[in-house]
Amino acid sequence: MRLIISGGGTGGHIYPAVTIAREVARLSGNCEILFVGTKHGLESDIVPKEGFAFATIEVRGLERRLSWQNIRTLCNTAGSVWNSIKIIKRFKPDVVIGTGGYVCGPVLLAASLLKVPTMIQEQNVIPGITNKILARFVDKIAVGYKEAEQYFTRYKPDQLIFTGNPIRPEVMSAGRDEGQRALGLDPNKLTLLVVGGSRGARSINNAMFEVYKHFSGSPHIQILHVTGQNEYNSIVSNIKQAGIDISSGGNIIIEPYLYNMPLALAAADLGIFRAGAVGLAELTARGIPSILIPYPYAAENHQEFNARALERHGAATVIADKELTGSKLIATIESLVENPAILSTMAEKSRESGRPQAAEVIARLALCLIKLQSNNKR
Ligand SMILES: CC(=O)N[C@H]1[C@@H](OP(=O)(O)OP(=O)(O)OC[C@H]2O[C@@H](n3ccc(=O)[nH]c3=O)[C@H](O)[C@@H]2O)O[C@H](CO)[C@@H](O)[C@@H]1O
Repeated sequence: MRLIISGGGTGGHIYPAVTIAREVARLSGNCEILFVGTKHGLESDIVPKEGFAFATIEVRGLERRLSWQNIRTLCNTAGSVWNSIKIIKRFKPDVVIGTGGYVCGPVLLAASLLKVPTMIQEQNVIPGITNKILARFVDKIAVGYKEAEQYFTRYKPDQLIFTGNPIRPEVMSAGRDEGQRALGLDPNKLTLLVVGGSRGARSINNAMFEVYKHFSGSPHIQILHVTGQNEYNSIVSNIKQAGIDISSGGNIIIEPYLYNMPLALAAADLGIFRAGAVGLAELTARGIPSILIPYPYAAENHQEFNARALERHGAATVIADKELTGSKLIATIESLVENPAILSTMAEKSRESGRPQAAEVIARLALCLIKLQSNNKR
């Protein structure tokens, strides 16, 4: 069988696409996959590393207001739908799946015009604008949160399904010892994994400076902080200037990006995260308790809604970005690590919220769509 998968911009759209594609390939036994993204998004870095054939189209995102720029973007979109049609006619997919990001718009629209079965996967509590528009055209909508259903108002019966968000199988299979070894972590210390989403988070990075100072040399706690590519060099140089020890063998490890995130998750005891939907799906699948600092400028503040859903379930504690300071973060970390009973209840609640089977459910839906199409053709 042949699958086109599209999703782009950030890791939160790309990894679900990679995961679903792999799962469709595993279940079907024989699957040729083409990933369609843009040259500018993070996908142009991640997708070739993941070993997929990669095609690009030129497309820009819409602003959330009426503007000349939007009219120009819509004209360009017509060109990208045409280019997507050409890609689809050449590749002849049996199904086309989109996981969000504006690149999916023209690709899924083109597939729908060509009557190829289509599915979108929405990761967040509040759906992105591309998925909201595409919902009118596609055959299936798989949502990561039950709460997201209310935002798709014009769907047909059987079109909308709550599946949870797909996570890479390695997130579940990675072992704690293996993770600790791979990342140079001490098995006798509690590990804080700090991740500001796939691009890093400036306010978390800033607050972490106090946190390093506070926990530097701690015999009980170690920190693995992923800063994002852009700020890594300046953070490392500030840390060195402040005399904080980040040499190997110390208790603070700083990385710009982790290509082996599943191993880091396997070793983590507490996550300090933004509230990107996929990061949260990974934390909960592993039953990791978390301190969440939602990115306040995410479209329609969707990270706040993602975070609050976990907080309501008792799996996370939320700090508003505007209230985030080093001392607030230190106090919150200490309130948890010094109370193992609270931490372990949060871990249990986190695991309860996880849906590690989501990728398989979504892949099976895609295979059903193909079957339905071939039955209809007979
Ligand atoms: C700023 C913004 O709008 N971010 C959105 C983006 O999140 P964004 O991509 O920042 O974050 P997510 O947490 O959803 O996903 C990140 C993915 O990248 C992986 N990863 C991250 C860092 C790293 O060093 N290595 C690594 O592998 C994570 O394991 C995860 O698989 O898409 C998500 C899903 O639609 C949304 O919920 C987020 O709101």
